[in-house]
This record gives sequence, structure tokens and C-alpha cells, in this order.
Amino acid sequence: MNLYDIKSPADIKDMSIDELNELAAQIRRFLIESISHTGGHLASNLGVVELTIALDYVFNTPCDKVFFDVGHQSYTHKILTGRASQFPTLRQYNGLSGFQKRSESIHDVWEAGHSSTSLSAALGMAVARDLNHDDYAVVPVIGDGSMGSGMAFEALNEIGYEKRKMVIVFNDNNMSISRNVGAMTYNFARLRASDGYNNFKDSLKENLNRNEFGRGIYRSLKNMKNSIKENIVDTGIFGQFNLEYMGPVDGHNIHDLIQVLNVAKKYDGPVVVHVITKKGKGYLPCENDHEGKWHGVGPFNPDTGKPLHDVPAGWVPWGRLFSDTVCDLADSDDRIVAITPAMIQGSFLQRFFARHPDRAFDCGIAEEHAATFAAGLAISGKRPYLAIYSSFLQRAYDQINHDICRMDLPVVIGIDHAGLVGSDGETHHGIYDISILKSLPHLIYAQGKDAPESRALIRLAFGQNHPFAIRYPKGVVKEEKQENVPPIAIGSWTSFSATDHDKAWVLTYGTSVDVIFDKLRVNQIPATVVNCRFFNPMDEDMLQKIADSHLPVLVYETDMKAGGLGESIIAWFVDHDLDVHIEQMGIGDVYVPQGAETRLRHDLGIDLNAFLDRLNKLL
Ligand SMILES: Cc1ncc(C[n+]2csc(CCOP(=O)(O)OP(=O)(O)O)c2C)c(N)n1
Ligand SMILES: CC(=O)[C@@H](O)[C@H](O)COP(=O)(O)O
Ligand SMILES: [Mg+2]
Repeated sequence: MNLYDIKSPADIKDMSIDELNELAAQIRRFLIESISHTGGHLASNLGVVELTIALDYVFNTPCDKVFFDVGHQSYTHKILTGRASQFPTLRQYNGLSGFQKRSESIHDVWEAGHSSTSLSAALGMAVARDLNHDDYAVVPVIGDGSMGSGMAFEALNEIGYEKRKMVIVFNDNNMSISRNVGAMTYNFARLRASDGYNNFKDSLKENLNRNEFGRGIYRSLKNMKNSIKENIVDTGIFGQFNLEYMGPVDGHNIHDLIQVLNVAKKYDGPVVVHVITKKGKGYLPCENDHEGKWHGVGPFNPDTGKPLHDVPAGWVPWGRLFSDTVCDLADSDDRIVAITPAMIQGSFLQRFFARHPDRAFDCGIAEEHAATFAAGLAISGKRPYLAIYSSFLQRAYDQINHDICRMDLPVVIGIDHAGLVGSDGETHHGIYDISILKSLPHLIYAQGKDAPESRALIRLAFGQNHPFAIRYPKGVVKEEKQENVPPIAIGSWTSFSATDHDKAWVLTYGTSVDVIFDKLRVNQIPATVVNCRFFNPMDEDMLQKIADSHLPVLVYETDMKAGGLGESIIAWFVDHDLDVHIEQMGIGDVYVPQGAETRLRHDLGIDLNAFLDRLNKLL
């Protein structure tokens, strides 16, 4: 079958198992070829090809609510719901989303991007169904990495209590982005090694062999509980949560998957179907990867597995700059401990983990726990470094407030992927952290404009005794080794005059500082650029000097305007009764879609041209 001809799962319902297997092989070839051009979450998607075929074969979306946790592994579902032709646009501006998207298809019934929301959402859907006296299946598909998160546990706790009908498909590949961690993995490993599904299959076969097909399934269902009790010693953590358990099932055997899903579908309560898959199945470089290099990839050569775009010589990923600097500091300060919530690869912490294994902690997808764990270390005399993506930090807001800042504990937080992130889109843009963290007392909060200043800020952070957050963007930075950055006083800003007759102030931060200053200097546009490298505390002497100059001010931000630096500056002028003409640029009240950063900035009215227009009007 031509993948481009598939319009909905109805098109595969009459296929034989052999045909479905051929379809799986075709989809795998398609995914490897297509993602080699666009980039995307290759390994996770290769792992669930058969599982998704079986799900879309057994259930009837959109009536049945089949959906994927995180959603990064929903590519086969996209193909089976008529979207194969859109893959060349994957994760691009106006293109196919890398996650499920309701605006893309009626077959996408839930959206995410952040992990471990599926079980709570499923319970909501199941309760609503029952209150409406409706009848449809609710089928969340959740991976072992996402299952380890607190939110998933909170949901399981209520699901096992509410006992609403749903099929929880537990996709266990023993991998999060890198190797999965946590005590739960022992529990899953025990289940993986058990013979539960084979016992169940035998009992099903027995009933079917007695030529009681219609009643066979019913009898198996009825007996499932007993069969589990008699034959399966271990229903794992799921049994403890009062849930029925079926598994483990070979997640690459379409026949078995269809059989078990058909049975689970009829069960009148919550049942977990434990499916064992191989992350990266069918493409050796992915199958052999245990570090997570193939979890999310850029364009690559499918024959060699080599990336098409390397980091340019003389540049370094921002994450590596931060993690390596902390790693070097940890060489001579054994109080320094590194923590990551499941992002060793993304945050470039491999070197720290190799060099200081006893002081490096991957705590799984558990941002809340990671922050309070850091607080516990800090209150006990350690100097924790918490590396966390800006958008995932949102999960840990209360812990950063209640446990770190309130007790004024010296945790250093490296806020990765701050700002627009491009292809992951609206769930992942790191544009809210300034708005949510700026108001926290005790927190020293900064962003360096370049590599040397960022390194100096990291050293400063570890040399003082308060919570200290430093944000940095996704992407790469020029690897300037220059270390003669003058000592940085906490809360100090710096300024650069473009001409000797400047007529305005431009207040900005991060990489915008040099970009804007170069533009003004080259074009002799008379404005002074202020590097507002601390959001908290702000440089009050500089603010007073700006007010005293009676020149207009333009605050330029590439993060959310609401709650951003500009609003704090305006409030400071108002509080000090200073009459300053001040204007603000930043991201307005919208969710920002996926796309190249330059394109997004253009649409948001915050690109360099928009900035120059606005500044020229001020001059
Ligand atoms: C709250 C949150 N933290 C971190 C991430 C980054 N992340 C995306 S997928 C993933 C691993 C998920 O593992 P699993 O659920 O087992 O899925 P798999 O990729 O193995 O299929 C992580 C850590 C995220 N999306 N959301
Ligand atoms: C799905 C998810 O949340 C992660 O895989 C994320 O896409 C990682 O982003 P980077 O590839 O930018 O590290
Ligand atoms: Mg997994």
C-alpha cells in the first residue's frame, strides 16, 4: 500500500497480519528517509511502529481516544491518519508538528510536549464519558521514562481508586532519552522477565480451542483476574495501584498486540497493557545508542548515520559551555554536585557524569523533585548545580520558590534552552522563566551576553551564598577563551555607546546585546546599549543615570513582555517618581508556534528590522 494513499485507520482495518507487517516495514523505511532530511524524534518513533499499527487497527479514532504521552512518538499515527505527505515540513514553520496537534487532525485528541500528562488527561476523559453515559475507549500510551514522573503516579493513584474503564498502554523500552533511571526500572525489569502474557495467551488459546470463540474472549476476560492471580506472581507496581495488568507483550509482534488489545478493550475497568519495545528498532545506529544521541536528531546521512550539520569550528553549544565550566569547577570544589531531570544528553552533562560519577544525579523526569533534592543538598553544605530546560522548569516553580528561594539556599540553576527554541514549538519555547522567576525574593538571576561573561557568571554563582539562576539559549556560542572579564558585581549592568552623541538608551540582555550594539555602531545610530545582565537585582545606579539623562529608553526583549524585564524597569521608574519616556518590545500575549527563530521573531514583530524602526522613531 502506498503510504500517501492512507487517509484514515479505516484503510488498514481489512489487512492481514502479513500485510500489516509489510506496512510496518514500509513505515520504518519512510521514517528513516524522511527524518534524515528534516530531523525529528527518530528513535522513539521507530520503536512504536507495530504498536501504533495495532492500536489504530483495534481502536476507532477519533471516537476512541487513543493518544501518546509527550507525543514525540506519534509519527506512525500521523501516517495512518492521512499525513504522510506533510512529513517534508515536519517541525518547520507552518508545517507538521513533532507532537500530536488537534488542529492537524481529528484523530489527535490530546496535545502535549511535556511528559506524563496522559494518565491524568485519560482519567478526565473517562470520567466525562461516564457522566455523559457515553461509550468509547480511552487509551493513553505512556513510555517508561514518562511513567516514572510524579504526575503519572498521582494519576495512577486516582485511576486505581476511580476504577474507570481505560486501557493504559505502557510502552517499555527501558529508555528515557538516555537509559531510564530510578528504582521503578527494577520493577519494570522484573515484569519484563515474567511470563505473564504467555500464561494469559495459553488460557485464551485453551478457551478458543474448545471452539467457544464468542465465549472464549469473555471467559478469558472473566478469568483474567484469576489467571493473573494464579499464573503471574508479579503484577508489579500496577497491581499495587489496584490496576489489572496484562503483559509483558512483544511490542513488535502485531498479531499478539492485536490480540491483547482486543481483550483489554473489553475489560470493564482500568487495565495496563505492558508492551516491550526496542527504541530505534530497525535502524542500527539508533538501536545501539544508549546515550540518547538518536532520541531527537537533526538531518543526517542515513547510510552512515553522520549528522549533516556539525557545530562550526570555534563555536560550542551553550549547554556544553555551562556544563563543562561547572565540571571544571567541581574538580577543585568537591561540594559541587550536578543534577539533571532526565536531560544528561540535552544539557551536555556526560563529561560531569564521567568525571564525578558520585556527584552526578539523573533523577528522571522529575523536575519538582530535582529542585527540592537540590535544596536538600544545599542545606547540608553542598553546592548543587541544577541544569534544567526553561520550559521544564515551569513544573518546578513551587519548589524553586518554596524550597530553594524561601530558605535562601545556594543552589545554582542553569536554565537551558531559554528563549525561542524553534522546532519543538509552543510547548518548549523557554520564554516564560523571566516572568515567573523575577518576582522571587533572594534569587539572583542573570544571563550572560557571550561565553566569557557567562563563564564569569557561573564562577560568581558558585562563589556566593544565595540561590543563583543563569539562563542561556539553545544553540551555539562563539568559544572566546578570553577570561579577563572584569570581576562582576552582583546586580551590575554595563553600557556601550555607539556614537559620541547618543540620543537614546537601548536596554537588553543575552545575545541581543552584541547583535544590537554591532548594528548601531556600524550604522552610527546614536544610542547607548545597556547589557542588563542581571534581572534580579537590577542596577539601580544605572537606572538612575538613565533617568537623569532625560533621553528616551527602548527595552528590547525576545521573551514574554508580560512580567518581563521591561515591566520591572517601568515599575522602578514609577516607584521612584521618575518621569522617563520608556517603550518596550517583547513577545505579546500569544503562544508561539514552531519555526525558525528568525521567522518567528519577524512574525512576533521583534526582529532586528522592527527594532530599528522602533528605535528610529524614538530618536
Ligand atoms: C516535563 C518534561 N521533562 C522532560 C522532557 C524531555 N523528554 C522528552 S521525551 C523524554 C523521555 C521520555 O521517555 P519515554 O516516556 O520512555 O519515551 P521514549 O522516548 O522512550 O519512547 C524526555 C525526558 C519533557 N518532554 N517533559
Ligand atoms: C520531546 C522532548 O521534550 C525532547 O526530546 C526535546 O525535543 C529535546 O529538545 P532538544 O533536542 O533541543 O534537546
Ligand atoms: Mg522509554
